[in-house]
Amino acid sequence: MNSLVATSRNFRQAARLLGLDAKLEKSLLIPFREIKVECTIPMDDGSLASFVGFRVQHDNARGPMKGIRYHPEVDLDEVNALAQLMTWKTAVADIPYGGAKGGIGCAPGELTKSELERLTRVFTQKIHDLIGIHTDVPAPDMGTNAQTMAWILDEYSKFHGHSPAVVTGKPIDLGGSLGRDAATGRGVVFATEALLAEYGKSISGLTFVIQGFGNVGSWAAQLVHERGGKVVAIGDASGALRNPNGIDIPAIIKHKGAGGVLKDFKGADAMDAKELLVHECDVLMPCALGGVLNRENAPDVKAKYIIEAANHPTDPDADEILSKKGVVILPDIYANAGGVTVSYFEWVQNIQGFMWEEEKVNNELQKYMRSAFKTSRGCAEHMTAASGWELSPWG
Ligand SMILES: NC(=O)C1=CN([C@@H]2O[C@H](COP(=O)(O)OP(=O)(O)OC[C@H]3O[C@@H](n4cnc5c(N)ncnc54)[C@H](O)[C@@H]3O)[C@@H](O)[C@H]2O)C=CC1
Ligand SMILES: O=C(O)CCC(=O)C(=O)O
Repeated sequence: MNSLVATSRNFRQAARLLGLDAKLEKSLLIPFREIKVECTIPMDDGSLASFVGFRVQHDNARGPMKGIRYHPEVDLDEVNALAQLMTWKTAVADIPYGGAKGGIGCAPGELTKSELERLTRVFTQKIHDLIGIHTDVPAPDMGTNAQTMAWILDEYSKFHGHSPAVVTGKPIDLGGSLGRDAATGRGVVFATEALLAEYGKSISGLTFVIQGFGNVGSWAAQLVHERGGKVVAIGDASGALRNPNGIDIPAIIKHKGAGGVLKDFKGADAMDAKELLVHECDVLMPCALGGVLNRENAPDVKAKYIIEAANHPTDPDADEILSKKGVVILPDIYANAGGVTVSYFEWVQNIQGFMWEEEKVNNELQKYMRSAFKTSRGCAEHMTAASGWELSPWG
């Protein structure tokens, strides 16, 4: 299902349950501004290549808009859907931000570092007058990282003067926050703990399957492993691996850190990547692409809990099938909100000209995640009672 159709469908359903005025519902669905720009750069071999970049600013009613994704499937609908999700996410996290998302349709793994730098700088030149410390603050998402943010910051600063708070998720030496790199995965784990506690369970002793081993997936896997969870299967774009006794996550991180590819790791058996999401486990964490759980594979999912660490991994058809099966789904706009929450802490530190210790960042993140869980839980209960649903959104 098209990602924008899916996220809008979810929003409409929530709006109706809340009894939102139809005009307000419409106004909240229409983005504040959509930007589409041509980015032509010289490649290392001297040829020219053209890419399309997008920035969708969805809503700024609660504060500055807030990720930038590099992926071949990036298009206006995808960026729109992700921007919309940011608006709901920053509200759920209760941080003073609105929602935005940017993206460039490109395969970052096929570009050299210097080509990526030129592409990022050209994109920034095209959008610099539409972003800003108090208007729209980009951050890393799929295919982008602290280096990408450093290029945006440098290019932006050529036009507007040194402005560290214009991007978050940047390198520590340039004003980045301690703890931001791990924040989304750490937030996912805090969210998982909050959910499991409702069922009298904890991470220790449960089995986990994780799709995606980039920023979010690798940190989530590491923190689950540290807490005694057993990661029995894991996958990324290269393939998937399983080990019923639990995969040695620190060893796989070391293997990848030394330039290895996940599928070549020797401490686990190769498996069909299509089987990953339906592999036997207690907790499934999709940490990669959107729409991976759909009407084709949802009936075969064995997990009891799904933690939406990726943005919109479950399409509405799958949501319905999984809920009917009694699977508990922790939604993306809460589960992965740890990243933007620590982005907010970074922005606050930049504006104050002050740096927090990592312990403070992690403690504050835990407080925000716990508080958002409590509020969302209350809201879900209220809506369940009001709607007369037989199944609570919590299973
Ligand atoms: N980086 C952040 O702070 C946040 C990221 N997210 C979401 O989390 C998800 C992952 O983001 P990051 O970890 O930052 O991206 P990343 O670029 O660091 O890693 C992406 C991972 O997904 C894997 N992947 C790509 N295509 C795949 C496929 N077809 N099958 C299996 N795996 C595949 C890649 O191999 C890689 O391991 C995305 O949905 C993103 O929107 C959400 C909130 C914040
Ligand atoms: O850190 C941020 O501002 C944005 C993180 C992000 O891309 C997301 O939550 O989807």
